[in-house]
Amino acid sequence: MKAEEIIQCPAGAMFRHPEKGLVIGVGPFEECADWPEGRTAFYVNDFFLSAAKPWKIPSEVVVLSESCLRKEPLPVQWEAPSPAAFVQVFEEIARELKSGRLVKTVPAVAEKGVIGEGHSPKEIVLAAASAPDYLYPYAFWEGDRGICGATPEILFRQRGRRLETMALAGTARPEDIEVFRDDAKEIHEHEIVVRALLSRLSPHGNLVRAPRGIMELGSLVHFLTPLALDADEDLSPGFWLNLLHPTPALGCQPCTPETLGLLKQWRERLRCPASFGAPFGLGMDGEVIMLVAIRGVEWRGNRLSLTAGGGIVEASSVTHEWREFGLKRAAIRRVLGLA
Ligand SMILES: C=C(O[C@@H]1C=C(C(=O)O)C=C[C@H]1O)C(=O)O
Repeated sequence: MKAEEIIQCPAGAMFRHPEKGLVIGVGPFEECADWPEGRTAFYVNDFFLSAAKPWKIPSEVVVLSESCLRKEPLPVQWEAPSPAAFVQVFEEIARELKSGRLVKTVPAVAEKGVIGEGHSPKEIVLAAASAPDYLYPYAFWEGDRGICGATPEILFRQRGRRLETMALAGTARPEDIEVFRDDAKEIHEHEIVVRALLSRLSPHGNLVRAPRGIMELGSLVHFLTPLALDADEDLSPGFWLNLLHPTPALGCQPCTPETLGLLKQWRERLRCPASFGAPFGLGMDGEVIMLVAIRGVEWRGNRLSLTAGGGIVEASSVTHEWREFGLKRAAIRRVLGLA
């Protein structure tokens, strides 16, 4: 199979494994509720984990070592998102933060677009597959719907009792890196995520936290803290997923049915699709890598949603956040070759 042929499949999945190469699943898929250990399968769900059978076993698996470049940018007619809707949601969030009911939440704004005549959204899959090495490209499509992106964030990587995860939160432009390093508000935002991971994982084994570092992504930089757990027991990927998702990098702190309900409402008002920030995974050869599905698009027919969000804490400013969301959307357009 040639890279270009991937997108001819009516249903398919793509995951660029950091060591194995580009893993392509050709549909139709058999679906199941639990990780089908021993088979290669993709995990596809929405942010609120509403799929009953999120594991998708492809009829055929192809691993490609070549990268598949698509050189021409895909023409898209974009419709700018509404600043007024964002300002209103931000004010409501600010009230919750001030009252102390909420410490952090992560709204996300979608920009809508229509793909130019004669093009298919599946062309985005080829561009994503050739994203820079520090990103994890992913995609899943069935019929006229699909998702595709290239994320820097993993929810966890698990083999047996060994689990690796990360806190990735706090954002700046590369030209501001020296100030960012000591920015108390960004560090605070980041450490909320680190603390949540520490408290959720430490009851389950020996947990080691690496020092906070910086992940450089070309047009954006983030704080990154890697964590590794040697678990006391053999627990399933489903267990780790329910424990970790959503971390406060994409969800909220505290994370309760009430705060998640508020987040759901805010996301919907900002036209954010349910797939944004969901876990997206690959289970292969006894190992599971679960990504955080951000830095991507969702499509239905020729209509695209391109979504980006960011953490809001009490010290956040509406102008600064609006600009950060815009920078993230621009980074997505660049990586996915969207004009
Ligand atoms: C929400 C997004 O990114 C997440 C939020 C970040 C932040 O608040 O600084 C940084 C990285 C991601 O964990 C996104 O890219 O849309």
